[in-house]
Amino acid sequence: MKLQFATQNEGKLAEAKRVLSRFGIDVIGLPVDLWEPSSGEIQTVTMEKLRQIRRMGYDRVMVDDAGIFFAAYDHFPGVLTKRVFDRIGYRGVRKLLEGEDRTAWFEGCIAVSWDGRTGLFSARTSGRILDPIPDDIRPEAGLPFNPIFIPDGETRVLAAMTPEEQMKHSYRSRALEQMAEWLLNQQREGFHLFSR
Ligand SMILES: O=P(O)(O)OP(=O)(O)OP(=O)(O)OC[C@H]1O[C@@H](n2cnc3c(O)ncnc32)[C@H](O)[C@@H]1O
Repeated sequence: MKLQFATQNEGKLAEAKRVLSRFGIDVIGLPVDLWEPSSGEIQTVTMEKLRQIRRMGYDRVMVDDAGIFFAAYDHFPGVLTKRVFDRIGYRGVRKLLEGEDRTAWFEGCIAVSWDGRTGLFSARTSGRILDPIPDDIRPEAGLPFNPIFIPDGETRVLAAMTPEEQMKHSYRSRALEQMAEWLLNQQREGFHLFSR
């Protein structure tokens, strides 16, 4: 089964390929630039991305939106994660969280269009931001919070873990697994209709 993934984020694409290959789903990257609203919930932004990719004529396609939330700041940066990080970097995050509650969580959502049907899957991972944030930190491709995020129950940041360990803590992997189950069900149902 082939599924397109409309994203420009290499980290997201690599994770989706890794997780979905276990379900026999072959992920093909579709590096299109989708406009994102600057307020609202992650789910709302995800559905907006799906609406745009459908309007471009694509089906059998998924989109993903994700963000990090700091307990010290109400709903921030959330849907603005990429825009905020691109401007303030680790130096800004360090200043923002100095002396503040380091509790944080990732929230992610995946929306898929399959033969015109829509599936929406959300998940979250709770943890805390590394304290202090070192000066010489290097961002991972597309996933800059991995080197400074420690999931609950762990002492190491995500970037220090193997892909298998990371997957255990990944909200994206959980959402992808839910989506894979849903897709396989869609296929089974389609097959029954066809063979009736
Ligand atoms: O093309 P798209 O899929 O939109 O890719 P993007 O990078 O613009 O993705 P988002 O709009 O969802 O931005 C979310 C940002 O949150 C960060 N992020 C998302 N998921 C992450 C993860 O699992 N680990 C670390 N950082 C993450 C990273 O900075 C992303 O660029």
